[in-house]
Amino acid sequence: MTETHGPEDTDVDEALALANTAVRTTLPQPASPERHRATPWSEARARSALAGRSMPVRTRRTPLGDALGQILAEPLTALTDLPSFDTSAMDGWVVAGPGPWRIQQDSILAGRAAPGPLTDGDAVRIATGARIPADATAVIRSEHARTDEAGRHLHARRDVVPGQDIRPRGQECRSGEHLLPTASLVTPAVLGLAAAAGYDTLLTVPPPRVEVLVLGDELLTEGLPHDGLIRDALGPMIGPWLRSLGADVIATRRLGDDADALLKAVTTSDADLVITTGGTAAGPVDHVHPILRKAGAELLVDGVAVRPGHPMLLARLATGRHLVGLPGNPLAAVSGLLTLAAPLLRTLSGREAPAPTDSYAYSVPVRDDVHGHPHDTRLVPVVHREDEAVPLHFNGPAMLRGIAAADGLAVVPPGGARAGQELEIIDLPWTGECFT
Ligand SMILES: Nc1nc2c(c(=O)[nH]1)N[C@H]1C(S)=C(S)[C@@H](COP(=O)(O)OP(=O)(O)OC[C@H]3O[C@@H](n4cnc5c(N)ncnc54)[C@H](O)[C@@H]3O)O[C@H]1N2
Ligand code: MOO
Repeated sequence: MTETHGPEDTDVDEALALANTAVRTTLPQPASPERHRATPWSEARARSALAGRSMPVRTRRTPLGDALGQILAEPLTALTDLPSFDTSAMDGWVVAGPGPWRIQQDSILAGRAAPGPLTDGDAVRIATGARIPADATAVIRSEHARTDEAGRHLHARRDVVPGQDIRPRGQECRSGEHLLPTASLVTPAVLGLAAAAGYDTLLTVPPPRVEVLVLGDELLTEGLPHDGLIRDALGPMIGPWLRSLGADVIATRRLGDDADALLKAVTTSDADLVITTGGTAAGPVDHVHPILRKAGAELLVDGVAVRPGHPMLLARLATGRHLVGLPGNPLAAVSGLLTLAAPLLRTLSGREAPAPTDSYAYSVPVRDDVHGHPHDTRLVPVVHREDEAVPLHFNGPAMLRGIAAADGLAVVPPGGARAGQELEIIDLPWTGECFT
């Protein structure tokens, strides 16, 4: 684990982490047009969430078995009373009037047709979940009753309160009652409630369809790096990460640095959201900006005041669909994913936009001092230890070693943070989960 590194490693690591921004941030620089364009980090997330609201929400009838993780497109309203009949809460005896009671030989089981009414002074064996006969007074649990030696009469071992251990029809809800609001996440519990309340299908917002385009001629899909070629770290990572954010990833395609192929892929994609990786900067083969211009796209966010990941962008394509351009440096791509793609996916999938103080973020004191960028927000991988967030090393833009050991990202304000300072934490979506 990275916590075992000594203090000198921290310095080396931080130096490496900041190496590609150091010149820009420590020397006086002429005001660059890029700096003026960079959107503050919180505003970038808000704009991205808002962009998802601009699309008409698609809805569909989804069988219960397929609805997990989707969002309700209408309120969940009870289609029946729950329970739908007076029911026994315990295994025992259902009795009418005061005891002792004459034992009737039949029993009432769950799932059977309505039993006949009970006569005053009678007791009948009853199972949990079985219908209560008309004119019954109470249910007595088996352990609270005894029969006489002949097995003809039933005696209560303790006082019997009228209505005891009977769940009256409609105790949980009446038919037509509002159970959950629109935009609720369909969890396993919601599936159970929907089934109990009479649903076979749910009107849901299906997960947004996302296509990932991985750019770069230098990328290998297998084996060891050689001759200046490196392994593609984003192809295997971005799709699964998007899925854990609720997306339906329809394809991950590798396009090299071919501008024509990129233009064609972007303009013909029928995905709700196209994600590109790499090519966002102004290098000779950075084609994202030029092809967006050619495609008549509108840039909603063009650079964000966050490190790593500041060249990230969000565009609305001529079709009204969206494109998020993630920078090629792998941790910068993660930063773009969480800053621009996550809020957009949230609203595209029918959820509420996160509040300015984010509902999926919270604050925790940071264990150590954390370097900050002079003007920009920094996202730093952390791991929770007791009640603190421990900042991890190897958090440079091109590194994944820190984030792979992390369970969250701390939001470090411009200027940095002191040990003990509370920092907003963005949880990683799989924290506490396994992938089986
Ligand atoms: N003159 C400037 N150069 C750069 C600036 C700048 O402001 N001025 N910003 C730097 C920053 S910060 C970043 S981040 C990158 C963003 O670059 P691009 O989005 O254009 O990405 P590429 O140039 O294609 O790649 C950058 C880097 O990442 C590696 N990469 C790309 N894709 C992958 C992948 N799928 N798996 C693993 N590694 C990948 C690529 O080989 C490069 O090393 O621009 C800086 N430059
Ligand atoms: O600093 Mo860049 O934004 O490497 O990520």
